[in-house]
This record gives sequence, C-alpha cells and structure tokens, in this order.
Amino acid sequence: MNQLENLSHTIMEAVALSLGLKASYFRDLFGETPYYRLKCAKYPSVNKAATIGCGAHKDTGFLTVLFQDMVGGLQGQDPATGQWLDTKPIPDTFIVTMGEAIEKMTGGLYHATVHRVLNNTSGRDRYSIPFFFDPSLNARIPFEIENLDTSAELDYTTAKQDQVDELVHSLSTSSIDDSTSQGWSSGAHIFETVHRCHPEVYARWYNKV
Ligand SMILES: O=C(O)CCC(=O)C(=O)O
Ligand SMILES: [Fe+2]
Repeated sequence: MNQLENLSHTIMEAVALSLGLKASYFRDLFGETPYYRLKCAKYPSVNKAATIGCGAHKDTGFLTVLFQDMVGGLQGQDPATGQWLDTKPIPDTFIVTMGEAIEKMTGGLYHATVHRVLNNTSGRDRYSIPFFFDPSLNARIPFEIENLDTSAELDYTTAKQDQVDELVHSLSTSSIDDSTSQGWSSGAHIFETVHRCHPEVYARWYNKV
C-alpha cells in the first residue's frame, strides 16, 4: 500500500507540474491522510445471459492505478468518437486513469476515462485490483484550480464532443450533493461510486442513505 501511495503521489506531482502548478499542489490538497482503497474484484466466468461485470462509469475521484490479470474485459471509451477500446492486458503493468474530481478541477484538461468491464465469458475467472487515490474524506475540493491556463486544452474538441459530453453527463449525474461555496465534499462524491458501478448493490443496501 505504501508503494502504491508513493507511486500515486508521484503521478499527481507530474500532473501538477503539467498544469503549471507547484509539484506538491495535490499532496497539500490531499492532506495528511489521503483516502485510498484497494479493491480486489473477482469477475466469475458466466454464461452470456448473465449481467455480471461493471457498468460504464467514470471513477469519481482523482487517480486510479489498476492491476488486472490476463483475462481481459476492461474497456475504455475514446472521448472523441465514443468507441469502446479494449485494454489489452500486459504483464507487470498498471492501467492509470483519471477520475471525475480531477476532470472538474482542471476544467476538463484532464479527462476522466469512461470505462466498463464486459461480462466475463472467457471460461476463466477474472481478477482485478484497482487502487483508488483520493483526498482525505473531509477535504474541501475547490470547484476549479485558480488561474489555471486552459489555453493548452487537448484536442478532444471535435464535432462529436457534445454527444460525448451528454453521455458522460448522464453517467455522472450525482445523487448526492454536498457542495457549498467553498467546494464539494470528497467523501460524499466518492460514495457515489457504489451507485454508479454497482447499482444493484446500492438499491439493496444504500437506497435510503
Ligand atoms: O475491474 C476492473 O478492471 C475495473 C473496475 C472499475 O472500474 C472500478 O472498480 O471502478
Ligand atoms: Fe472504475
């Protein structure tokens, strides 16, 4: 866990520098006790009619560092075309994706990856281990990083961008709103993950929360 935390801090330092911020920007924001979780997920091999997998979503937070086995099934969506792309498993590598919090804060300079896991019909169980790296739960996250130069916006802006935005918006409509003028609550936002990724679990256990 320590190594994953260090790796994540290093990646966030690179992100800060790429935005023209001081390297420790996110480390300072994340506080003494960043909220990180390691999830060990098993996707049993099922027949085609089953609906086990992980629905299309953006991760809610800042950074996800994911290890997957060789079975495959994780797909990311090309923001420009909407096309689903396989993430081909490569031994001894992590998949690094950005979440919605960093997307919001950077005014879309960093794009939160829409992704999903297909039904596993491979005949072998699939295992994945995502590490989610976020600020401490009581951190207040500013709506936008002040004075950010967004002129270098990446060239996602094609005619299809509106459609993608609409899709993404429909995925990320929050059922939990805890924002104030000072920013929004990292903790409440992260809880939203359950709702997005595992709607049946949410409906069964958290519907009244
Ligand atoms: O299992 C995977 O490969 C992805 C899981 C995922 O997207 C998530 O838990 O947020
Ligand atoms: Fe995810």
